[in-house]
Amino acid sequence: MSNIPSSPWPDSTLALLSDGYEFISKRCRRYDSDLFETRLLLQKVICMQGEAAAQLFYDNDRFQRQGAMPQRVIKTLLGQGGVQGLDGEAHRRRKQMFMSLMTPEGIQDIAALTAEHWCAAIMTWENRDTVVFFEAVNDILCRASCQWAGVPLPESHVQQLTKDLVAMVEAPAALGLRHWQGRLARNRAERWLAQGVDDVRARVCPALETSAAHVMAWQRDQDGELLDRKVIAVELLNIIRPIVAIGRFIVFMALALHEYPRYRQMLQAGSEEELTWFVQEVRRFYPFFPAVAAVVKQEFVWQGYRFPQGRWVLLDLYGTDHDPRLWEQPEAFQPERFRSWKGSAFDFIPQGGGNHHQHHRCAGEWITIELMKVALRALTQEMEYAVPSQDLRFSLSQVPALPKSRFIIGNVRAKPRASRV
Ligand code: HEM
Repeated sequence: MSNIPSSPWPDSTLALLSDGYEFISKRCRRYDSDLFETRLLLQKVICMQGEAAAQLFYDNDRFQRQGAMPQRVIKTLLGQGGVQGLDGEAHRRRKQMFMSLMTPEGIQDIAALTAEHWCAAIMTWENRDTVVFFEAVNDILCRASCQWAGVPLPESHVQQLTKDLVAMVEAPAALGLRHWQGRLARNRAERWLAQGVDDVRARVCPALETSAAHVMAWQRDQDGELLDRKVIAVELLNIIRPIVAIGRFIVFMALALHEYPRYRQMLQAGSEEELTWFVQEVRRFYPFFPAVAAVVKQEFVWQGYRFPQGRWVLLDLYGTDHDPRLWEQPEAFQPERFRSWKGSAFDFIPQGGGNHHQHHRCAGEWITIELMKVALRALTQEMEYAVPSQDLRFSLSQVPALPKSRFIIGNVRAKPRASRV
């Protein structure tokens, strides 16, 4: 049995804060190993990266999710009692509820709704000198996600809800005020959605039968009981919040179009395949979630290393998507690389790995790809815009990352329909 390489420091939390997305890969390089052991938040943890590590991490017999998430993540990003913390049969049932929404028709509906909101938004941007693209895209996605999920959203509530959803995503890694704003945002949104669940159940506000609000309001657990209204609020937020979070990838996509303009022409002609490669490369190349967490169920040995029961384990998503053994020139932005990607469930994992139905892999990955394609069509085929001088840098130590200026655009013009390719 070999010893897992371990950090000489008693705790690496400060190093995690400064290295951010590169925390695990830097140390894996340093120890010339796919895994190492350290302490984070004073707790022992094994950090791993790469395709084989991802395959191991998604073995449901060896890892569980219960107890894997720190309270600061539960109280802001995830909420209490949601699908992310479930295991076994409880997870399978709950995940099935999410996946039942991800039908080709369901995905087509949200894509069409979002495209309509893009169209309306572009017209309003024409009347403004500049638009902060991050905020404007979040607004589009918030409206579309609530409409699709069957959650009535009064106009007066759009701005507050959008801000709250962004705050939840920014809070887990934040310190001080920004962290507490995320907790308040979650409490406010959960209260509002739980009230909405009562309305659906009382048929005061009937939701479309295929909508998330309807499906979740009438979902039963293993014992045949309706789900708790607070848990449904958490799960509805597990739909609405991440749809709005796609706005970060869309901002990075606009940045990619700006920094690699040679792709613009190709995308204007826009074959479905080429749009998909571009979207996939944005998801691989730019940072979003750095890692996912689990706990060892029962002691086992892997590649000669002992994983003791109860040990906290982190799988590096960003590092695996930039692993030079898997990706040639991983630090180059090359959408064409997806021409020959074999479609492994464990080498390209910006939204987790494994199987969408059986594992904790992101339930909304297909929606993410479709809504990014809607945005890419809008950016390349439906509008013209200028990118004024601004600070477009982003830092890999800031989680979640975003260009400093949040991407400002100006001189927006809708392309006349006839000139659209
Ligand atoms: C910005 C785009 C998104 C990113 C980067 C992202 C990322 C992730 C990641 C890393 C996980 C955890 C995987 C794991 O634990 O192994 C996850 C899980 C999840 N995501 Fe996403 N996601 C995105 C969009 C979405 C969308 C649009 C939805 C819903 C419409 C969604 C719903 C979920 C749900 C329900 C889970 C929990 C799945 C489970 O525990 O079984 N996500 N996502």
